[in-house]
Amino acid sequence: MGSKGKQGRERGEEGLIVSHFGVAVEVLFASGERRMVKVKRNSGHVVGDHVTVEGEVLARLPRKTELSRRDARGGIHLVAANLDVLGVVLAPGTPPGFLDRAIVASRAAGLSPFIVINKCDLPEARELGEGVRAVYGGILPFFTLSAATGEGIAPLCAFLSDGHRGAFVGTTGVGKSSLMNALCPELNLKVGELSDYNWTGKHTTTVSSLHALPDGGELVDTPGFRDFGLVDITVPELAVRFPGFESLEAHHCRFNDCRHRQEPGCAVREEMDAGGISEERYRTYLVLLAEVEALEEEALKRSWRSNKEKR
Ligand SMILES: Nc1nc2c(ncn2[C@@H]2O[C@H](COP(=O)(O)OP(=O)(O)OP(=O)(O)O)[C@@H](O)[C@H]2O)c(=O)[nH]1
Ligand SMILES: [Zn+2]
Repeated sequence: MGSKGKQGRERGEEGLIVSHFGVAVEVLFASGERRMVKVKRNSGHVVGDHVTVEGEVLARLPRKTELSRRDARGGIHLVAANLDVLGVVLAPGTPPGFLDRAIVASRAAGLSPFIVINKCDLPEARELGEGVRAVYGGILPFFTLSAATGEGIAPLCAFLSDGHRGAFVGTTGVGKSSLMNALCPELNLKVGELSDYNWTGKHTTTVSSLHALPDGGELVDTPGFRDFGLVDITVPELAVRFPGFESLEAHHCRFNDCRHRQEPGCAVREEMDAGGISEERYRTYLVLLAEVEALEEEALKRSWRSNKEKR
């Protein structure tokens, strides 16, 4: 990215958007200086964007990654740019299938996922952790911890301090705010009061922000993201990025769009017969595949209907 700046095409001082307030962003410059710059409400700038600033004019530099979420009406919103890792947070009660979906969505967005089992001060969480570790422990970075007691936080700090910029996803109540608080003490998020906070109509001031961690690394806190989660995954993404299919170096199936069911020359089925992919993982894949197919079909029908209405 530095080389782009040298082309002289972009003038102004280079900085990083560290907070977004809807109508203004806070930019952090290399000098350490921070400055507020006004933006239009839907200017498309997000936290994590590298920009050049000349007076009140912001120019965005190319993004490495984009993380998006889907709102209650199905609209897609960009949440943050240039993250390299995404922590999928689980606790007792997380619905089955969430972890696989989150991993696939994260990989599809170019972010390396890692797993956090929170609430390990509770026996149910330790049990959950053992089960998850047995399947995913060899595939992804894995942390069992308690945001409440601080147990197990240090290894996660060490991981993030290795130059990573990340965010957390997880269903409501798994402890994402608690975890953010445990990792960046400056933050002081209102744990358990967030839906209240939105409900009272303060949502227009919702701020997303990027925090430097005391030991290194950065975390993005995006209140909206907590409630809604990732965008839907697609069948091709699932077929390539399903956790457990890593032993397939590239896509070696005979058909490019192989869904790994009964297609001839399917590398996934061959790998399963050879013992490289467990039958359990494969069965889980088939269940998720059927779900994603059904969702895609529904979406297709909806768009046909709305096209008909328009005509
Ligand atoms: N026992 C235990 N409870 C925890 C832990 N971490 C969080 N909690 C509790 O779990 C509840 C939810 O925590 P939050 O941090 O608000 O969870 P969240 O994922 O941010 O929730 P949303 O904002 O609704 O998405 C709170 O009552 C916390 O006190 C933990 O490590 N152990
Ligand atoms: Zn296949």
